[in-house]
Amino acid sequence: MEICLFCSTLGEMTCWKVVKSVLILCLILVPIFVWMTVWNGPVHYLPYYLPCPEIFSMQLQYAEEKPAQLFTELFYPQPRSLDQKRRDVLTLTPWLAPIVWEGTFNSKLLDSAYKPLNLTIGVTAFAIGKYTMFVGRFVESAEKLFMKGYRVNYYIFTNNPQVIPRVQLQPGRSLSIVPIKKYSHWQEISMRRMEAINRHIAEVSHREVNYLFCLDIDMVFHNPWGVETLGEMVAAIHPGYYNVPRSQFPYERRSSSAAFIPDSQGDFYYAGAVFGGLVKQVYTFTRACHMTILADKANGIMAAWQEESHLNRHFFSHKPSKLLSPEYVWDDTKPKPPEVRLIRFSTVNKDYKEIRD
Ligand SMILES: CC(=O)N[C@H]1[C@@H](OP(=O)(O)OP(=O)(O)OC[C@H]2O[C@@H](n3ccc(=O)[nH]c3=O)[C@H](O)[C@@H]2O)O[C@H](CO)[C@H](O)[C@@H]1O
Ligand SMILES: [Mn+2]
Repeated sequence: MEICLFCSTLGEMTCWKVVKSVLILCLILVPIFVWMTVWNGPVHYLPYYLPCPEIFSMQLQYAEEKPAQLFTELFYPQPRSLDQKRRDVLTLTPWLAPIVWEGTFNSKLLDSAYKPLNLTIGVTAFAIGKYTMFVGRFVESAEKLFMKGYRVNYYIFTNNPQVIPRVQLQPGRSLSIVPIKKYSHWQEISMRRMEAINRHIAEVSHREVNYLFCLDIDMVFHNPWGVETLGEMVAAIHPGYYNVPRSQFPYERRSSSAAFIPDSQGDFYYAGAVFGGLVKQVYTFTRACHMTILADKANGIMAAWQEESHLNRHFFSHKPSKLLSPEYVWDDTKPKPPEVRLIRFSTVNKDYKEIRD
């Protein structure tokens, strides 16, 4: 029988003990070696993933950037992710434009963001023929309630500058008279506003204002109207149709008109009395509406509600970026429903036969 040289010198028993010890040692050392070479890797790279604090604390001052600090040290109630302030009304359109209702915004917070921008807000209003009688109340109420504390330029378009009353204005606010010819029919007067505003933006106001609101003159401010209304392109929901199906909206229904919207389409019925936005956007908007009004004219057709129909057609295909609730264009002949918590801007009761030629 053959015995290995090792065993023969140490004896068979001792030889097995040595082999066993070597095996046990291997069983311990091999995993340690594997762990050190394979699993030790990420530990080696860990510092690589740590943030570099000096980058986060650097103050970057970009070229032309104003060092205005927005929203600093302002205390206001926490917005709650699971709590909606208004449950009784729609506050967001399906294309994610906010609908401004009382209770949905914080004026102090918005002012802290907008005041440092030193904006100038323009207002166009037309007072042609007997509508000059509305200027005094319109401007006086606006001086108390419209964009309080901001620079405002009123542009009053009229065929009769002499009768426009002089109203005492707050500092930083101005009123310019824009002479304009009188068209013979009230429909034409109302519709031609798109053309006149567009021309005025190109010639004058694009240099003077950041935002522009275009408002009816037969209206009065009753409650604050502030920077919550500013947006790229702003439309107002008509007080007469905010709670009716779209098939009942008084859109232009004749397909021969450029303002045509079929029964089964449309979002909201917007008022012609209030629209606005960045002056550049209002320029594009008024030009587009004037073009479709001219297209109708060429075809011998006038839309059901004049420029309001064209405005509605335009906003159907070019959605406004912000909507004002009927708080911003109310009708004094209607009782105030509970969802309208504040009437901010409302029509003056007027005798149409008496004032329209
Ligand atoms: C609340 C609302 O959405 N009102 C709209 C509605 O009726 P309204 O009854 O509000 O129209 P309106 O008589 O106020 O006319 C619109 C505006 O045009 C001016 N104007 C009109 C006639 C005139 O002889 N002199 C004059 O200056 C004035 O600025 C007036 O506010 O439909 C009109 C078109 O038919 C306009 O779209 C209005 O904005
Ligand atoms: Mn009106």
